[in-house]
Amino acid sequence: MNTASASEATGAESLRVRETLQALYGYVRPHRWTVVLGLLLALAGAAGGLLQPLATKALVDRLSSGGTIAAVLLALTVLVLLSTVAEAFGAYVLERTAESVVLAARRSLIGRLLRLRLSAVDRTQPGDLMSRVTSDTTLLRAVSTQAVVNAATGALTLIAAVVVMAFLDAVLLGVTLVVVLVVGAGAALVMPKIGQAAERSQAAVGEMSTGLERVFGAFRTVKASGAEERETARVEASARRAWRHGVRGAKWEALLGTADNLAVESAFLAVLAVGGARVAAGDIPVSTLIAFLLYLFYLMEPVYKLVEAASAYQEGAAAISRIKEVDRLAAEPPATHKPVRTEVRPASVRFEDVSFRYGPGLPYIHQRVDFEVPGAGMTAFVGPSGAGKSTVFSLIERFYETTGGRILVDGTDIRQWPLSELRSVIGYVEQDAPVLAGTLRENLVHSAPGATDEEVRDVLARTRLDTLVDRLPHGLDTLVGHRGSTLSGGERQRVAIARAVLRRPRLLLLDEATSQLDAVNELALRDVIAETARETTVLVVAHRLSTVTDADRIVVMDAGRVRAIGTHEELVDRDELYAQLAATQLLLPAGPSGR
Ligand SMILES: Nc1ncnc2c1ncn2[C@@H]1O[C@H](COP(=O)(O)OP(=O)(O)OP(=O)(O)O)[C@@H](O)[C@H]1O
Repeated sequence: MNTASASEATGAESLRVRETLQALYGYVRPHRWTVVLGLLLALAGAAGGLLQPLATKALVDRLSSGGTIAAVLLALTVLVLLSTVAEAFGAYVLERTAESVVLAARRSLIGRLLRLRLSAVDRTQPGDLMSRVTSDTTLLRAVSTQAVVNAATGALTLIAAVVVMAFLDAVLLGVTLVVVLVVGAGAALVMPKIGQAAERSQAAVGEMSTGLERVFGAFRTVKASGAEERETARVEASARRAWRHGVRGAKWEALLGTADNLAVESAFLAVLAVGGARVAAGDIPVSTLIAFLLYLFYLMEPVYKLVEAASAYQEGAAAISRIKEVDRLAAEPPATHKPVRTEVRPASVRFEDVSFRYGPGLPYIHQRVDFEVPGAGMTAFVGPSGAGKSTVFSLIERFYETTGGRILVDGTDIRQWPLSELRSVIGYVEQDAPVLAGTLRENLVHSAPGATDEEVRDVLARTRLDTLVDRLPHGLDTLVGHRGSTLSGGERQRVAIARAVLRRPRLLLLDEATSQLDAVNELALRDVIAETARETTVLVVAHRLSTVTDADRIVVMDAGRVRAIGTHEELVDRDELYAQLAATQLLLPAGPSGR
């Protein structure tokens, strides 16, 4: 490594250390007084330990001078008891605080994850994001409290022991310090390797979650493709990588533990040799040597604590860096208040020269898209696949920000709307009509938590879900499985539409929502949508002729541009692409069940 890159690396490293310590302080700050209490209790325990060799020295001195030892023995027993109780209570206080730190980190991560912008989520793996909440946060447990206390008590007791040892015999202290410095140097070399192994191991755990999420996201396809073994091998490879890095970390930790023991034991031999010679020469009494040796063994504890703290810090730093990565992902601002609906009129929508691309360097999906939709009525968007129709909806919902131009809802730029208020006026049915795990009722009232039973019953009848509910073993309280897997495709679509309608939106966005419906249900839903369009602005990405013939206006899109706007009759005559689409694609029902 050349000098420049070495200094760069050191700079990055120290920046990372500062950031990590800042983040760590952020986690510990709300619990600082509890940590201080834990620290004081640990110090009380350590002080008890520190006094024990002195009491032993007094005991030996008394014995050699022929005095009684009962009082010293009693004092020693009380000291042992008190320091044990203080240590045990201190440990409980710290463990409890550690759990609170993990909870706080999880709560903040969960809140953050749900506010992430879609553009950020598009570039990450949900499984990996999940593992940061479930797995990485647990590593904060040790570093946030026990390591802080270990570092503080370790350093303080180390200093206290060194002072007392200096007072006992400076020469023997010199011998000891050489050994302690050797341990320190060895530890400093090994520490980053533990951190590195921990970070790689956590990344592999993230990959494992990503792999599993990928499989369960397309479970039937994986089985139908006979891909179980390949997918198992993929996830197993991540599990093995996590194991490999975990073992590597354990190896360094074990080495550190042994080096630390070995060093103190060699110091013991060195002190015994030098101290023995000094006792023989009459420089120090034998009780001083005994006390010094006891302190030497006592020193093992603070050294061990410092090593433990440093190794917990390395693991914690790896977790903190992964948790902080989530903070760097773009997120939407938190809602400042619950949206209150004062306006009930159907919303108007206007696109003014809107350009958009999903990311820098990616192709433009919208190029100067311009159209106006007055309040109420149904507007259909048609065009070849990939023309940018669904993207219109994503932009209205502000899932993504426009690259140029502006979008107005009710005449106001959507960037001026508080986000939660904007979304509260919109009902949105996605292309694949997702249904969430839970009961049917939970799914229906998901976007309208305040809906009454009466309203739910009404929407069930309108979307023809009432017969399904009657058939289900627990009616509305029947569980629908992961992603609604126990419902049929058409039922899922009807649930998604019912959910959006129940919200009583001022603007309803339907993305090919009827593609899997049979003729009877489609007819019923056409009525629901037509009825909704009387009091709501309905925008629909249409793939069926019936939808476009019902529409008040049709926007024909092609390659990110608006080609033409008009009614079915007007466009059939006027627009070649539309005429072609109407004659081919739109004439055919899009869903397999309708064919
Ligand atoms: N999150 C995304 N990141 C990058 N590109 C995207 C993303 N979503 C969509 N695209 C691209 O944007 C283009 C337009 O997609 P869009 O879903 O708006 O098309 P569409 O007209 O609704 O098509 P279809 O009728 O097939 O649903 C497509 O080429 C697609 O590959």
